[in-house]
Amino acid sequence: MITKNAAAVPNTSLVGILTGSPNDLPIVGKVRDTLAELGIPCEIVIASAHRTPDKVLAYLERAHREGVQVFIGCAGLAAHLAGVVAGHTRLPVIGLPLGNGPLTGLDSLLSTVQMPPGVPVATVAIDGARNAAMLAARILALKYPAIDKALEMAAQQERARYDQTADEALVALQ
Ligand SMILES: Nc1c(C(=O)O)ncn1[C@@H]1O[C@H](COP(=O)(O)O)[C@@H](O)[C@H]1O
Repeated sequence: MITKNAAAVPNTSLVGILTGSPNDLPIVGKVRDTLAELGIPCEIVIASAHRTPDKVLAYLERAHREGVQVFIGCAGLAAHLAGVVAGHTRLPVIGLPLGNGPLTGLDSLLSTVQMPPGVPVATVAIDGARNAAMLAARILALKYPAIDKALEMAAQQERARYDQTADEALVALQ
């Protein structure tokens, strides 16, 4: 239920999505699509902790100033981007390891998830774009009832889709 004093979802970006390369966009675009589905404003910034560290820091400075509340760091190969972001903020950081390299993401999974104590990165599955967005939404839903409602509706739709697919599979078997 949305109460009178509930925080309204602002128009400005609540989620800052950083990704290490334009080549990551086919997967990273799905994070944005899921957030859009849930009515969550976000922005994508292409910046690399390895190649353009200054750009990462400049973006973080702006994002803090402009009210971003959750970061999602996406990268393949030696994926240090989410970890570097986590080292420069106290906001929640979600890591999305990408599977586009020759090791199909095991390298990026381990380098994203194995953070030293005190600097957490909540890491989702390799190429788990939808869950990265869903996790950001769950964090924001603690503050914004409209996002909580959108998550509830999305869960209902997903269940209905699942049931329908299951029914169709059983009919096709007969
Ligand atoms: N892992 C990182 C970082 C970083 O961690 O800062 N910056 C770029 N990359 C990754 O390198 C891969 C290859 O990049 P290119 O395709 O541009 O050569 C990409 O998946 C990118 O996320």
